[in-house]
Amino acid sequence: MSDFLQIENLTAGYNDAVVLSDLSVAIERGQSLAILGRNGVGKTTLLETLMGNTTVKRGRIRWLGEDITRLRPADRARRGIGWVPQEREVFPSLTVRENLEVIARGTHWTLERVYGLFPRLRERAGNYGGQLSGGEQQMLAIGRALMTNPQLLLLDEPMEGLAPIIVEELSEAVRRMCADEGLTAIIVEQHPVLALSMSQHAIVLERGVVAYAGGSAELAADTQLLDQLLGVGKRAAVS
Ligand SMILES: Nc1ncnc2c1ncn2[C@@H]1O[C@H](COP(=O)(O)OP(=O)(O)OP(=O)(O)O)[C@@H](O)[C@H]1O
Repeated sequence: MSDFLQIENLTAGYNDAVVLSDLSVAIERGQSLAILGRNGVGKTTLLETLMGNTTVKRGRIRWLGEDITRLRPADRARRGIGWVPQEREVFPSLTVRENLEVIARGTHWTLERVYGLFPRLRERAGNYGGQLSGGEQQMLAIGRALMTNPQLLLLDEPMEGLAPIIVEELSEAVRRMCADEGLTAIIVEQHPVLALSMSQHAIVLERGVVAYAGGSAELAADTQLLDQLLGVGKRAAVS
């Protein structure tokens, strides 16, 4: 059994509203997970729950062998869970360099290392966060999360609203980050083929429960199943 991340029989939501019901998933180190599902099924809520921002009614989350179900978000971050929110949240009035430096913790994640992963950020080092394109902001948001030295990175729809060429650049950087730096990612993404190409395992949520769990490559190859689960198989097959 994995001692990296285990979610066991988790029931969680917002105050009295239950969104996730009796959900169990285990992740091994280096085995990134795609979370797929139609709108409103609880994908973001699962990430928020891993980060400690929801109400957990039942079940538990074990991280590196420790029960973190009741830990505050900041303590989870300190233990190596990094969060890249959908809103990106870069400081608009700080430069790219400053955005990275204010969060640096003196780990092996230096400016140079982040620039190595995202050469565009080096070119933009002196530009303010508010002057960046959507794709550059997303790169900076990931770079900021890396500066906290995470072992697990939670990515909430990182490609949303980005041009195809930027999506390609960013998804390649995420793949490289996982392969070369030993990071594990959990990726919520609307485009299943893309999410599956960045992960080893996948779950599909339906109204807060796991409707499918399996290998990403297997699911990507099964257009009939993709269509049945997400209504996208035929479109995915031709795109
Ligand atoms: N802060 C909140 N307070 C109360 N309910 C919420 C909150 N955030 C989300 N919800 C509800 O929880 C349910 C699941 O939402 P969630 O955002 O997790 O779904 P999702 O699968 O990520 O959807 P999408 O793909 O549209 O982003 C929805 O019914 C939503 O209205």
